[in-house]
Amino acid sequence: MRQDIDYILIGEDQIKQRVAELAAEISADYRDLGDLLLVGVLKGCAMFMVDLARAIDLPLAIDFIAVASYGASTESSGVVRLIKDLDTDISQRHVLIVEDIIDSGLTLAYLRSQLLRRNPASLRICTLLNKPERRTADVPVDYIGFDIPNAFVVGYGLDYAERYRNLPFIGVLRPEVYQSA
Ligand SMILES: O=P(O)(O)OC[C@H]1O[C@H](OP(=O)(O)OP(=O)(O)O)[C@H](O)[C@@H]1O
Ligand code: HPA
Ligand SMILES: [Mg+2]
Repeated sequence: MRQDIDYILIGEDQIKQRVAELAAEISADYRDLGDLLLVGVLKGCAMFMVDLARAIDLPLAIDFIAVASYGASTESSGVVRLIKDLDTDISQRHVLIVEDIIDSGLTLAYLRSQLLRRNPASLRICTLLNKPERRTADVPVDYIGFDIPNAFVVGYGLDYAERYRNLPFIGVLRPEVYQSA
């Protein structure tokens, strides 16, 4: 698996430190609201969601929604499919969407418009990674872990064709891996 990685972009310790900083910022911002619902976007959010939730020093609830648009490709299909909806009624709740990466922005633009129709008290977005160069859909992002260059990354939840999610770091995938697929 590691031989498919060109280089490590963000190491394990750097991720840990940034997650702790984001959690501190979120804890301070939501302290007086007394109600926080983290909505993780499966499957990429998995590692980030559990680490972030454990580091937030507030009572909170968690729920998950699943969408997919990449499949076995490094380019968005442009069609975002809802695979699993929330279990929670989010009306009048303070909702924070937790994503692993914002690339084209299509996934979050879709989710944001869907969730806003359900009248949350507030809706913010937290992403570990942001690839600003590739944005085609404009979405407001409230918390960003790292801005990254335009390269296809895997690890810490992020996949290529469902693999590499369990790497403990964020790495750039060797182009041969997806060019020969
Ligand atoms: O900004 P975008 O271009 O829409 O890309 C970002 C989305 O793409 C990935 O999900 P994917 O569809 O691969 O599903 P997964 O989380 O199950 O891997 C990633 O986890 C984000 O949800
Ligand atoms: O760079 C990426 N890596 C993995 N999944 C993704 N989904 C959008 N961009 C990416
Ligand atoms: Mg994916």
